[in-house]
Amino acid sequence: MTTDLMARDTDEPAVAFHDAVKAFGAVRAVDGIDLTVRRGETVALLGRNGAGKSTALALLLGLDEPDSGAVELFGSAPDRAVAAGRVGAMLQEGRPVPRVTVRELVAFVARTYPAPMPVAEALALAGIGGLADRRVDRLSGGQTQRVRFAVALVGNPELIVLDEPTAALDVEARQEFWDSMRGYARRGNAVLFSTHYLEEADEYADRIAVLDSGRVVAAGTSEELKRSAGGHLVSFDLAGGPTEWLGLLPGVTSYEVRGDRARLRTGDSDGTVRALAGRDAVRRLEVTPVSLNDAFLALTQSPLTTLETVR
Ligand SMILES: Nc1ncnc2c1ncn2[C@@H]1O[C@H](COP(=O)(O)OP(=O)(O)OP(=O)(O)O)[C@@H](O)[C@H]1O
Repeated sequence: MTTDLMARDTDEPAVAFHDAVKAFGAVRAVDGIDLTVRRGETVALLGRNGAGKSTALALLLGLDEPDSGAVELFGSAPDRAVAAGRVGAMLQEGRPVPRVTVRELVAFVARTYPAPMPVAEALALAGIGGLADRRVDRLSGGQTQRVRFAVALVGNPELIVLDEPTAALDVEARQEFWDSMRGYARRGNAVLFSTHYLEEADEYADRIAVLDSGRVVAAGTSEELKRSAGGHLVSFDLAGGPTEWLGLLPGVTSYEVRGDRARLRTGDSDGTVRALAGRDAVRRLEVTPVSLNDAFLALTQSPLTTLETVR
């Protein structure tokens, strides 16, 4: 107990993965992850289906053990931090318990924690104060998700871990959910959430870790990710000309040709445009900053053809 209290005063990060590996047979679901989440920080784990997000979160919560490397919460083993009530989690599974009310369910969970917050406060933070007397098995998907959020919050954790918390929510419910989450983060708590949604990572995380095939392929603010994926897209009409030279232009890191339109990803848009002008290849020229979507696609080695989705 004394050690736990002391740990609260140190600068240990909330979450630390040290070269963590977890394989299922031949699949290295988590393949050497190094990642830190500081106290008070909100971090998104962004990746496609099967990137390893859920496995990483399972290691983090002590639900599974790494084959090698280590995962620490507040400087100690995950199960210790979980048992001390310092971590709240909202995972993908979980059906509502039949018949009990929202208040009864959250109060029940509160009693399992050493220092819970008042039930009314957890309900208010999760934005469901008005649903306290409703049965949990008679709520909409969005309301159920918020009940699960209240359950994760009521232990008054310093870190909350959310595995795709807004999957299956409509746009409005998603917005409301994140407003609640921000209220919790503003109290100085750490949040780690996984998501497929670039916009969500961009809007709600202080930092984003992009996961691909079990590895963190990039981590930083959304601005840093955009920069690291090559600053701009330059597009123009080829007018039937050849294409071999496109990849040789200054700054160009990749390109694609669709129909008669060439799209170049470049880290030096001025240099690229000057070179194009020198070749008189500026028909319908457009220069746009790389979106987070482009950055994500570049980082996860998606085929260049998917650049077509870019506006
Ligand atoms: N218990 C398991 N047994 C075998 N393979 C597993 C197991 N759990 C995960 N995997 C495999 O590990 C890889 C990573 O899965 P994981 O669920 O961590 O990805 P994810 O990024 O969370 O995906 P999603 O976004 O679809 O939830 C996948 O190839 C998956 O099939």
